[in-house]
This record gives sequence, structure tokens and C-alpha cells, in this order.
Amino acid sequence: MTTTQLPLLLASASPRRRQILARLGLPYIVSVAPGDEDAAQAHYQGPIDGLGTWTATHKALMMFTRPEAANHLVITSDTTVILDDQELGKPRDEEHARSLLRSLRGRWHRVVTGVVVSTMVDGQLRMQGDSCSTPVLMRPYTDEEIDAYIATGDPMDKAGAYGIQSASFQPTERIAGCYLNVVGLPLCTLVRLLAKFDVYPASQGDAHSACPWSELCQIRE
Ligand SMILES: Cc1cn([C@H]2C[C@H](O)[C@@H](COP(=O)(O)OP(=O)(O)OP(=O)(O)O)O2)c(=O)[nH]c1=O
Repeated sequence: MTTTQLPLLLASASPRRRQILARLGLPYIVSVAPGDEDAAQAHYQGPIDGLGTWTATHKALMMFTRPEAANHLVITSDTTVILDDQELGKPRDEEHARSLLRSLRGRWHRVVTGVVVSTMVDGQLRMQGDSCSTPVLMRPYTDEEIDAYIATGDPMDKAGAYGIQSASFQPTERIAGCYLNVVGLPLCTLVRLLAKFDVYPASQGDAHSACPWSELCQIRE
């Protein structure tokens, strides 16, 4: 079987990633990689910008412990929010969310998403990974806005405790790169990785946009 014929499996619990991947027009199934990502990340010792790709690789390896991953093209990714060379992670609780949002207020930081595409065919693992980095400037939101946003529950499953796509909070003032990367799955990076397996999108994206996939995917929650 060639990799072109392998069905896609998105190994992710993130509803955003599911929505974004659908834009390629390719059929895919979804499963969730087992394991504790935080515990795994505690062993990481490389440069902070490599953490996303390292964690996406870990998620792929965990996924291949499951029988459903065999004979699939498995997509994993991990989004990290980096402020002053520190990875902020997801909030542990509301107080942590408040402190993360205060530390980001009015500041430029980076959102780095690592993406890995991999296959296990006849016991042979093949893996391609890369990352995408987007500088993001937060607007000077007030403490009251932070509290109102936390009350929605939205920050709790998100790196850095924010969703750029939040229509009510709208936390960012400017971004200098890929929007979908911030939401969790840079299609530009993914399309490049899929091409290494001879898999190409069924849909074309908006060929006139700087990133052909960005305009299509302005997800709002
Ligand atoms: C910064 C930012 C992050 N996020 C999300 C993307 C990711 O879902 C999440 C970061 O956590 P991840 O660990 O990357 O992903 P996940 O745990 O949600 O899903 P899985 O590991 O199963 O694939 O934060 C946004 O939705 N908007 C944003 O603006």
C-alpha cells in the first residue's frame, strides 16, 4: 500500500484541530493519543522552540501503541505559548489562568505549534515533523475583562489560557504570522509535511491569500 492510499488519522482531542483539518477536504478519522503529555514534557531538555515538535512526536509514538493507528497516516500536533523563553502551558486552575493572562497583557510572545505526520507500515515507522512560530501581541485588556473571560471557562483547555479565536474576549492586538498556527494546527506546515507522503489537499485554499489556508479558517467561538 502506498502512503497516498493510507487514510488520515488525526490524533487529537482538540475540536479546533478537527475543524481546521476538515478544510483540506480529505477524509479523516479522529482518535486520541493515550498518555500524560505534561509528565512527558517534564523530561524535555532541548531548546524551548522545539518543545512543540518534541511533544507532537511523543503523541505520535503513544498513538502507535493503539491498534487503530496502524496503516494510517497519523497527524499529531502540540501548541506552546512562549513568553520570555518560558513555556506557559495550560492553566491548572482559574487563579493560574488569571496570572497567565496578566503576564501576557500588552506583550509580544510566540505561539509555536509542532506538527508531526507519521506512518507505521509493516512495523516500519516513518515520521516527518516541523513547527510553525507566530509572534503575537496581546492588547491591554483590563482585570475585569480577564475575570469575565475566565468565567466563560474558555481559557482552561488552552495553552497560555487564551483562545485568539474568542469572539467575546478578542485578546490579541496583532499577529505577525500564521493565524491557524495559534489556533493549534498550521495548515501551511501540515500541507508541506503531507506532501512528503505524496498526500495533497482536495481543496485548494484561497490561492490569493498570503497563506492560502488562513482566510478560510477564521474560526470564532
Ligand atoms: C494560544 C491558543 C491555543 N489554543 C489551543 C490549541 C490547543 O488545542 C491547545 C493547546 O494544547 P495542546 O496540548 O497543543 O492540544 P490539546 O491538548 O488541546 O489537544 P491534543 O493534544 O489532544 O491534540 O490550546 C487555541 O485554541 N487558541 C489559541 O489562541
